[in-house]
Amino acid sequence: MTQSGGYGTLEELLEVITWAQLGIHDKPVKAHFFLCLSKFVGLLNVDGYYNYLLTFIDKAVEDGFIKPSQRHIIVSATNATELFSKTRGVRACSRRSGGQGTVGG
Ligand SMILES: C/C(=C\CNc1ncnc2c1ncn2[C@@H]1O[C@H](COP(=O)(O)O)[C@@H](O)[C@H]1O)CO
Repeated sequence: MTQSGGYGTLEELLEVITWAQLGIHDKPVKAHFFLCLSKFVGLLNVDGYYNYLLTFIDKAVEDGFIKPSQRHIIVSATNATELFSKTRGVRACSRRSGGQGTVGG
């Protein structure tokens, strides 16, 4: 799960999205700041912080640079409750799941 952030956060967000796209983290992986979800990356879009990024990504889909099926890698919500609800049932990384991943670093 990605919270609001600057260049470092954006870099990590896009990196984990590309890993999902490539199937690299089809299983839980360790990633700082992220709750790693198999095939999904949770985006906590508080106060519409990521609206412009999501709009840009939609344009990239429209222009043919991102496949529509891969648009769905990003699961966004404006609050944590909604985000966890949207991703319910999706296997998540956590220290309890065998230490392969971390929550919040
Ligand atoms: C080599 C890789 C990434 C390099 N970037 C960072 N690696 C570790 N920690 C980082 C990186 N960029 C920023 N940080 C820390 O995260 C916090 C948030 O940064 P932001 O720029 O405000 O989003 C900040 O405290 C930085 O110290 C491989 O992926």
